[in-house]
Parts: sequence; structure tokens; C-alpha cells
Amino acid sequence: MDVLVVDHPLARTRLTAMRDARTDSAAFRAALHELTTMLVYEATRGADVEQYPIETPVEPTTGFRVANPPLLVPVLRAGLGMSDAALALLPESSMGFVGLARDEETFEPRAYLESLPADLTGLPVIVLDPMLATGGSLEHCVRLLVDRGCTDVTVICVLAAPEGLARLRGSGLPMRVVTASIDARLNDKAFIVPGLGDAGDRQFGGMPRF
Ligand SMILES: O=P(O)(O)OC[C@H]1O[C@H](OP(=O)(O)OP(=O)(O)O)[C@H](O)[C@@H]1O
Ligand SMILES: O=c1cc[nH]c(=O)[nH]1
Ligand SMILES: [Mg+2]
Repeated sequence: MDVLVVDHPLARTRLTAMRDARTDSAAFRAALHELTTMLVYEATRGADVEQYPIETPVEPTTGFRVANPPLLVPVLRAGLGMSDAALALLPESSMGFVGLARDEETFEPRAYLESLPADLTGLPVIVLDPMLATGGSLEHCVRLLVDRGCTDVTVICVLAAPEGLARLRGSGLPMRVVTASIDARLNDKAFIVPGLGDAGDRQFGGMPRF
């Protein structure tokens, strides 16, 4: 499983804002939006393009467009904060939605929404979720996609724990991961350390559990 760590200086400053406990929800959402732009930009570097003729005000030339725009799948809630930035860079993309809430006793994901095309054969998919902790949520999500025939999955997250990466690797599911950081470990509540807390709560409110 390929893992790309995007450690561009401007990505690091946005990640720092997200980690900082003093950052309020509005600033957290703004940093996530900007960081997502950078992650999607790097994740799509190898995307196939097709050429088509255009005319500048001066003369005809060759234009380029993404040959097969990916389906974007934010994992609710926290992935919602990445969807606007991804869709802005990939305006021809369509979107699917998966809603998962991790049980904070068992750390297993509970699914509450699955809105995906029935057949994903031949369609690349970009999954958006800021946090890869135990990997249970993203394994569940990627399995939904692979069960629908998808063979080209890119998971974009802000932070990845080594434990989550190992779980995804061990799942044998076809995917690559693009992240801004591989953090040190999980704590005894399965939160990423040093992490940034609960990415859903920091965007949308909620009670701290870490
Ligand atoms: O790798 P895991 O151990 O499965 O944990 C990661 C999941 O936890 C967070 O969502 P959460 O369940 O808190 O839901 P939320 O987005 O509604 O806050 C996060 O956005 C991931 O989906
Ligand atoms: O550190 C973590 C782990 C799971 N979910 C989060 O939002 N943060
Ligand atoms: Mg949460």
C-alpha cells in the first residue's frame, strides 16, 4: 500500500493551526479547507488527462481536462470539512456520502449513512476523512467501495496513526493513502497522539472525550 506524506511547508503551517488547542472552530475549518486543497493537489498529480482543442484570444491551442474525474466520498461528519475544497479542484466530480460514528467503548465504526452509486467499476474514488486512527472507519468505507467494483481508491487524511496504516495494509484492500503526517501512536482511548483531538467536534462542536 503506497503512503504519501505531504510535508510541504504550507501544509505544515495549516496542520499546526489544526493541532493547536487554542484554534477555534472557524479557524480550524479554514485550515482544514486549505490543507485539503494541498492534499488533493498532490494526490491527483498522476491523474490521467485528455487533450481537447481550445482557442485563446490569440490562436488555437491544446487544452487539458481530467480524463476520468474521481467520485469524492467524504466520511461524515469530519470529512464534510474537506469536501468543498476537493470539489473546487475537481468540479466535474460527483459525490457519494458515508456516515460513520466510532463507538468510543469498542472503537468500532457504526454506520448510519451509505449513499453511493451501486456500480463503481472503472471509477476512481477519493475518500476524504481527516483522521485515520485504528483504521476501522476507513477499512469499513473502502470495503463498501470495493464491494461495488472499485479498484482505484485514494484515501486522503490529515493525520494517520501507524496502527491505522497497518490495519489498512493488512486488510488487503486496494488503496493508497495521502496524509499530512504519520503521528506517533494511539492513546488508550484510541485517539491519535499528538493528534489534534476529535476532528468532528473541533469543526462542529461536541464534548471532548480524549
Ligand atoms: O480510525 P478510527 O479509529 O475508526 O477513527 C477515525 C474516525 O473517527 C472520526 O470520526 P468519528 O467516529 O469521531 O465521527 P465524527 O466525524 O462524526 O466525529 C474520524 O473522522 C474517523 O472517521
Ligand atoms: O484522534 C482521533 C481519533 C479518532 N477520531 C478523531 O477525530 N480523532
Ligand atoms: Mg468524531
